[in-house]
Amino acid sequence: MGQVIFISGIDTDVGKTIATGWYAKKLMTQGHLVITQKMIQTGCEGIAEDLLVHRQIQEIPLQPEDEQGITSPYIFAYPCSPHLSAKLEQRQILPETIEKSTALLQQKYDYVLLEGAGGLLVPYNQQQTTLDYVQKQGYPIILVTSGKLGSINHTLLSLEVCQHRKIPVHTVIYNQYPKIDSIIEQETQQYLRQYLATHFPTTKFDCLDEIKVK
Ligand SMILES: Nc1ncnc2c1ncn2[C@@H]1O[C@H](COP(=O)(O)OP(=O)(O)OP(=O)(O)O)[C@@H](O)[C@H]1O
Ligand SMILES: C[C@H](N)[C@H](N)CCCCCC(=O)O
Ligand SMILES: [Mg+2]
Repeated sequence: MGQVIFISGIDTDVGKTIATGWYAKKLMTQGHLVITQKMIQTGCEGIAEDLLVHRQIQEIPLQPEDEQGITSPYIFAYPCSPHLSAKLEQRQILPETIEKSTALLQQKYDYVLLEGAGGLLVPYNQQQTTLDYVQKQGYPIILVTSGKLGSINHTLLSLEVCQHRKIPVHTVIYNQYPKIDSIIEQETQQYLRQYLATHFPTTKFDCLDEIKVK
């Protein structure tokens, strides 16, 4: 039975998709069978756009599970929070549908990297958030952060809520793209390393450079 790792971030647009593809490739080079999955994709039609990027970085073609929709159980047209994009289409997001698709992938792969939409507390209906789902499934989290001004606060808030919910933080991936202010970026990385060493001693820290996606 493959291990699921949930890929979240301190916000939307922080680099989860790039980090998911990169981490999948890293596991593949270690000899593991890896697939990525998008929990809920908003803002596109057909195959989930994040999956296309994952496959590009993994340097593999679309997989049968992509064509069958198993790796992206929910796709909505309007680029917004999943709870709203579902409402706009008069559809409901059922957690068991996501659960079943991930379970199918776990039968075949050593790792399933499941990318969320936006940050940890993004809702998928009026009552439940992404983190409720992750907590219920018992998945460890890889948290993607960046050196952008404001990231320290968002990162510590995300870590705090994971600790409070007893959700294991597997790795923090520090996305070094885009490079805007090296003074802030260097200090942010240093501060987060030290914070994790003190408060999350078993959590790994990884740096992600710019990846050229065609
Ligand atoms: N390390 C990187 N190298 C190259 N481009 C990057 C990198 N990190 C982020 N980007 C670019 O920044 C934008 C946002 O990144 P990405 O799509 O991975 O964010 P996200 O957190 O997955 O967003 P969403 O919440 O919509 O899933 C994309 O255009 C992506 O190509
Ligand atoms: C459309 C975008 N690319 C993301 N996939 C969805 C981000 C939802 C964010 C919701 C919020 O935090 O306000
Ligand atoms: Mg993404």
